[in-house]
Amino acid sequence: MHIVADENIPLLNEFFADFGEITLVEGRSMTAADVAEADILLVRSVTRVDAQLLAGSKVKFVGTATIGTDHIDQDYLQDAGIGFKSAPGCNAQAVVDYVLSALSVLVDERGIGFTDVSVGIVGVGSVGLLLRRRLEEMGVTVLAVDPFKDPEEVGELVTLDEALQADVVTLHTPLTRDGEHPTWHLIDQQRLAQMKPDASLINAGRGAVVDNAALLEHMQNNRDFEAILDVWENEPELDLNLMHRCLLATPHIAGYSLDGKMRGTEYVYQGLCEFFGLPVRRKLAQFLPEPGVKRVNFSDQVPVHQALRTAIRAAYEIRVDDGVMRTAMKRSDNLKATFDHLRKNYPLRRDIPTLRVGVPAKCHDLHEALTAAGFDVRTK
Ligand SMILES: NC(=O)c1ccc[n+]([C@@H]2O[C@H](COP(=O)([O-])OP(=O)(O)OC[C@H]3O[C@@H](n4cnc5c(N)ncnc54)[C@H](O)[C@@H]3O)[C@@H](O)[C@H]2O)c1
Ligand SMILES: O=C(O)[C@H](O)[C@H](O)COP(=O)(O)O
Repeated sequence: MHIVADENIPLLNEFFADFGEITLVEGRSMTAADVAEADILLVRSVTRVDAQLLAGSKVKFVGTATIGTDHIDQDYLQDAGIGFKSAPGCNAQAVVDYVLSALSVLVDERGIGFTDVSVGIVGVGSVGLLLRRRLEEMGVTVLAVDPFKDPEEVGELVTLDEALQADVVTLHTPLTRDGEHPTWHLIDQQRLAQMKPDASLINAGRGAVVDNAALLEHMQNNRDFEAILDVWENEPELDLNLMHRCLLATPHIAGYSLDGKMRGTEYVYQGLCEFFGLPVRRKLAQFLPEPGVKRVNFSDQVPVHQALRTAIRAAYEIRVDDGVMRTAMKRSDNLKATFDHLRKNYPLRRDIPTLRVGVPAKCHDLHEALTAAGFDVRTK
């Protein structure tokens, strides 16, 4: 069989070489000519997969190594009898780590602790629910909203109006344009006006869930309002004025841990095996390397809040990604290419649970707080 794959999918040979020859293609510029002779198409979020790409091709199966599926015309795939698999939850942990790192910066800016803020979570799926569990175990007040979920499964839910009253609102919905509760421009001028004037908005879902022009205008009129954006309306195009006004800005890398990306490949491989009725022979654990940073130790002298933010930032330091993006954009004469270059050349990062943290046996509060945040805590 012939596989055409986005060149940015990791472990392609390790997982898929047994299926046939693999041709690598640049995802964003993939054309119908690239896929015409393919039996299997493997993409990431930057390839629009629809009739225009696939009509007349031999493709029997499409896999996307991503959580998001707004780039896939699933109705077309179904009508055309083409198999499909995405990678639900593959990088949920990485996005949670991103939000925890962002929160650590926000609370530092305000000279307060994690438990002094309330967090509104919009969308309580893989990412939102994991985030909710971590935050609540850390003692943070969560106001969660999800019109499609049952509180018996995801915990107490509030209305969007109520969630928007939180100190920090973080968005984890898919991008949808129709249905009962579409998310396109869910956060618009009116909703921004409902938020506290000194609130913070985090978007690590999809750019167009926020009306970016309205957000910039809102921040120009409310100097204490902060935004942390990983995703941008119309990316890889970017409104530089919006980026400059953001407290933290990153190039759609919230889910880009090595674990998250490789897990995405594994989930698609499993879907492909199922589709062709073949046994699953490969497992991610065969290929994941040892973490670069393996252990952080704390003494009994460190306050819990300080240990938490140190450990979170040892695992993932959002300010580095923010700094790299600002510098690259400042020097760039092609913003779209720079945005994609930053993503393609993203440095190695591991999920929080891969970091072992040593704490003295008598420091029960410290043990509890770090465990709540997801670390592999050991007493020493
Ligand atoms: N920035 C990144 O790198 C990155 C990484 C992973 C995922 N994502 C994005 O984050 C989104 C969420 O990821 P997930 O794994 O949690 O997806 P998910 O499908 O598991 O959960 C999404 C949740 O949003 C809810 N939802 C839908 N419409 C809503 C609305 N109008 N209001 C409130 N809730 C609504 C759904 O009911 C669902 O529970 C993905 O669709 C993807 O687009 C971004
Ligand atoms: O939906 C997802 O899983 C994420 O947004 C993913 O990290 C996007 O990465 P990309 O496919 O653009 O490389």
